[in-house]
Amino acid sequence: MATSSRGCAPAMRLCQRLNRLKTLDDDMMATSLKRCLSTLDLTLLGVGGMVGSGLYVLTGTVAKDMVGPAVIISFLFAGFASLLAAFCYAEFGARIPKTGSAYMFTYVSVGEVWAFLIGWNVILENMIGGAAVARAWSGYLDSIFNHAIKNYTETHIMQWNVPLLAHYPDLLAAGILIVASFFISFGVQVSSYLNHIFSVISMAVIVFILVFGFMLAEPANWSQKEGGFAPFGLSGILAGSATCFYAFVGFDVIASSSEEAKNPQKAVPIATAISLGLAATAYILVSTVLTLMVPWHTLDPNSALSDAFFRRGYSWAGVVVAVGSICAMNTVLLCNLFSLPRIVYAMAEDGLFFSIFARVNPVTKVPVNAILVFGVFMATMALIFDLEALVQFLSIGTLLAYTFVAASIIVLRFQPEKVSSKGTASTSPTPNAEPSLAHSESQTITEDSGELKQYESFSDKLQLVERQKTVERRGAGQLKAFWEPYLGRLLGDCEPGQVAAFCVLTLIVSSVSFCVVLEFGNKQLQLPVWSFAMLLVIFSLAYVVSLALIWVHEPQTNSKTFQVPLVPLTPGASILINVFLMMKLSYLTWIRFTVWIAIGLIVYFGYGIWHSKEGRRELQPQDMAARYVVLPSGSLVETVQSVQPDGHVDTQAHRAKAAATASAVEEHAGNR
Ligand SMILES: NC(=[NH2+])NCCC[C@H](N)C(=O)O
Repeated sequence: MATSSRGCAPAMRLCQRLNRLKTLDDDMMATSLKRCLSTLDLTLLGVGGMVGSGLYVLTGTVAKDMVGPAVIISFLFAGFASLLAAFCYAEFGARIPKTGSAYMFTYVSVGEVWAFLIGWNVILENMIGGAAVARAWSGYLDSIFNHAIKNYTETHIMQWNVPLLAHYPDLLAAGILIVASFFISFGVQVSSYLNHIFSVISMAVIVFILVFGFMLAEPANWSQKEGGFAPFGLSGILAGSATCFYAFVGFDVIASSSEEAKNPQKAVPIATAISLGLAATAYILVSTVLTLMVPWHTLDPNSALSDAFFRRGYSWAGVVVAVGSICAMNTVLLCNLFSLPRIVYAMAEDGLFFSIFARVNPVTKVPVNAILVFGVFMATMALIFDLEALVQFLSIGTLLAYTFVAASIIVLRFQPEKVSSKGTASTSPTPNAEPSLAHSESQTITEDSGELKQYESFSDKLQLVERQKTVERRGAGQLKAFWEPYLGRLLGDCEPGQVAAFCVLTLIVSSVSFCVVLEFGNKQLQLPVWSFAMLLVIFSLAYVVSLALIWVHEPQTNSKTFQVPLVPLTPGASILINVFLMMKLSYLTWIRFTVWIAIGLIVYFGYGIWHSKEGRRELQPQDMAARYVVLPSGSLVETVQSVQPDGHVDTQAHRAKAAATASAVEEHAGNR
């Protein structure tokens, strides 16, 4: 047994390293950035990040090619799916007001390597997103000038014909990105100020479109003569929802800026709710107006709104629309350039990414290196790539991030609440590192000799652990009292939080399997009807059972900040919907995604895992060993060192490290 455990030790240690969690400081509000954003600022950032090409382009294309006037329903569905995710972002943003959004949330609840990969994907998603918007921007301007810019560049500067690359270098798009990065690096106030200006203009234009558009509305355009309200039926509406989902991407900029918010606990949830509500209202009303103004099948997919006004005889209104769309794209661009460097900064701060990006300029209080370097990257992409080919990529990063954030919410909610040294409840680290007390004898390592000794009297340690247990708020993650008689024998032995963590995994796996069968079962996999139906039943049962098993456990209840309602139902539904939407993406997207993940893993194993601050905190063996006792069962218990002078037990600080120490101690025992 000794040899086998020694053989597994390195693999286990690696696993523990990959899954280590971020330890949060007691003072969550401490930051080297500048806390100066109000609720209004955050709300406008959210609106600015969301409302862009979705309003000016998607409404027209989706209505014409996929759904008809029922595009309203598609936006409603997409908005609902985004709302589920937004709930999770709002809870986390308020609870952990640190920049990095999805990356940070995954790091504190799921594990390091997952967090890294999520961050890595969000970075790419933001780079492509920003570059694509810049290209759309320059394309729009170009079309106003009858393609003079394009023609000039092609004849006087250069042009090439390489697949995947654009036909000509889009100097204007690259220029816009460089200028915008420059402004962003002046500090968060400048960015927020610019965003205010453009958002306000954009919102005024939307109000104009609505008022004027409703005056021109003709209900006959929804009539049976024109094909009716939903000419493509339910399947059209669903396909449209998957596309409309993109219109709601961007609210995560609020969570990204929570480290710069004055009062994040209140401001983040409020701003998320208001901005999502405003964006949904805008999308739904504008598509109503649009399909009422002209018959949906005659819409011009490129510039539906201005064309509709033009055809009704108001060509000047087209100019107003053009101004609005430029301002809206500006805000999306600013928000992309705003959140990307902050995620990079968060990763660099934790040591998972190159440390030069963690440097904050002392005057402007923003991560200037990250802003400028990634601004140049984005500009280069906008300059040379054909982004049409890459745009599909956008959704995969977003959907993956939403899925992990939803999973993190469940994991965190069913974790035992810890009492920190200050006596406040806080988020807690790994569930599987919970010490448990099984026997009344133990072994310990003494600091001086480094040797294992039989620990004679365990009773005082027992007392200590008992005390620690009463200091911890009990309940969260344990079986609800009502279910104890029914499920107690089955689940009673599990550590608090363990069942929930495991069930989240089965929840994701069953969602993926269900959606794969649903999507490919009939066509690609050619399953016979009975096995198709049976698999669907099995996977949906697995999904429902996992949800139920999570639900029979006590959730954390005493949070003072916003909490997602109906956990685990809300995040569970969010996971299912996101996975479903991911299956709608083309296989080319999946191939690119795999390549990007592979590069990410190289960066992580080449750099991140070695420089992780969490890892360094862990690796102080003598110090660590002295803090723990190992019970013969293999579980760990903290020793006297973690009791504070005032009698408090510092349970938060070292729990996450227990796992790492376990293997160190195990090997020690093996060598002996
Ligand atoms: N992170 C991003 N990819 N942001 C792009 C957001 C696009 C925005 N929702 C729009 O409709 O234009």
